[in-house]
Amino acid sequence: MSIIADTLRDATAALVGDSVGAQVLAAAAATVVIAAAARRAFPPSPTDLKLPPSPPAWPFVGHLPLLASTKEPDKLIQKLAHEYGPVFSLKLGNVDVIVISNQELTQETLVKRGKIYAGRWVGKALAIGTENGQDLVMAPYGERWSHMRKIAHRVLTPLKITQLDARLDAESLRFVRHLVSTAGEPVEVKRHLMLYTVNIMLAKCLGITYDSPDDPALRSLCNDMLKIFELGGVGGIEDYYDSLLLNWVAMRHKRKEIDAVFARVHQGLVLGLILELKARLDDELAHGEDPAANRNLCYAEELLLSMEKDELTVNDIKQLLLDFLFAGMDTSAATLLWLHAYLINNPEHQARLHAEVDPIVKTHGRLPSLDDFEELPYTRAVIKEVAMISPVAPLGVPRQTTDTDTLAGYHIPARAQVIYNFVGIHDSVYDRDFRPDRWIESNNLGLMDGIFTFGAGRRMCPGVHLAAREMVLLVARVVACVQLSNAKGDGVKFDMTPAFGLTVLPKETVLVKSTVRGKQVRDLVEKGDAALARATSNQAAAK
Ligand code: HEM
Repeated sequence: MSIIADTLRDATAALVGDSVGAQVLAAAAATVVIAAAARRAFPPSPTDLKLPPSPPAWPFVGHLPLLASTKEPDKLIQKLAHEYGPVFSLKLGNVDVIVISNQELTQETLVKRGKIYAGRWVGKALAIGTENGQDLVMAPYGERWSHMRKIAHRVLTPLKITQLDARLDAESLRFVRHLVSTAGEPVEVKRHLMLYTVNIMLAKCLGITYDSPDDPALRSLCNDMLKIFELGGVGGIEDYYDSLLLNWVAMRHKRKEIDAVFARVHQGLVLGLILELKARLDDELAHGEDPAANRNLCYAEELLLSMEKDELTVNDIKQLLLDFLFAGMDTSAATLLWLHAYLINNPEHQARLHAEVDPIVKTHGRLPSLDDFEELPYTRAVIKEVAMISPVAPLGVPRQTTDTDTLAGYHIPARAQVIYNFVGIHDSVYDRDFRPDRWIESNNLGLMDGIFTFGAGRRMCPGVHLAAREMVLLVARVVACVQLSNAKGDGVKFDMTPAFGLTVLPKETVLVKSTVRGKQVRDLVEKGDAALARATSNQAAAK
């Protein structure tokens, strides 16, 4: 639901006509009157449990017009949570939607009764891209999901993730090198943060990277991925009614676009690269060579080598890697973007970060690295605070109930869509002051504990360790090398109003100006170019 607003607006307009006007209002009013009379005539038995409270609904379309009336569904959900409490329900066409907005009920449902809430709600358009949930993110809860999840865990364990450190090293260096070389000039950091996270995911998944955010192939890939989110992540009218006709009408245009992206990205780039890697591995094995002895294998290669033992097909590998690419690019980049804006608006936090990293540079004569991870508590606390206060996917990835349940005295139907309102959940535990020290005081620096930005329970984000490492390294290096300020002028604050989208970003474009923090770091960045060259040659060897 985090991403359904636009389509709902169009869909509702199509359904009820351009003006949601007098006729619909009259029908709604009549329905309310009839329902009230029916309630008086047939009062519910005291043992009948009701659905959680809900705002007044339209006949037939339920709350679709309510959602369609806003461009900011996350704010609407906040407002409704204030009015209707920590669990409320909506009716979207034929689908029951349950919204949960406090920590207690989140723990209760995702952890204690995890199995009932472990399904995933998938719209019809997204089902095409994932070939009906053949991936991990959108897989229905069950054996296949469990199998894919085990494999994802195996390649994303904290220990395994350290094998990616050389790539993170090179890519973070590429990012700070850009800030240092453009010191004093305005830089739109979002594009460079995307290059950072995309390159990390592409290098590890498929063994390729791009040199510039302006590379046409990279731009086309990012556009295609955004298109998939836009078309597939957004629930459409076809998802809320079981109607073949409606499905056909609504999907006619979407289908063409989805098929085109599917052909370019899924079957073209990703499958194409996997098959190239497979041919190369087969050749090496046929010549008695050990591929792992020659180079760091990427995930595609690792999984191709173990596919028989793991009972995976080439298509399974493709779907899993597409998940990693989709789930791991925009999320980490968006969190880092918020972080830049927070640091610029709060120079006192930037100063504390400088104080944390400067001794590393001075004592060891090098830039901070992932070996320093444990010695960077304030850096980790700032990242966790940003992830808590400004979750980039504030309504998470919708779940679906696998069975009926009773929650807080209400009936929860099976196959209901369940939304977790992360901002409301965090507000039920923490104040909204930007106060990273809270995580140090409570000795709770792990991104998995005490916040819900990465979900919780059985389907919690398995990429959290990778996200933590890529964010810590980038932030430590940025603050070691440059002082960040707003390109519009020193001391000018960014407008931190969130703009709802595929991921929630600051409404204002974050244009950053950097000032290099001395000759030593400038020299280190230049010297560090060797690391970038090494990583690139490693990759070339892998091709
Ligand atoms: C700041 C970065 C990230 C954020 C905020 C984030 C957030 C989330 C959220 C909210 C979910 C849904 C969890 C739930 O239903 O309880 C999720 C699932 C998932 N994420 Fe992430 N994620 C991030 C980075 C990553 C990375 C780097 C990867 C991959 C390497 C990744 C892979 C996945 C996968 C595969 C799932 C589906 C898990 C399942 O359904 O079993 N994520 N993520």
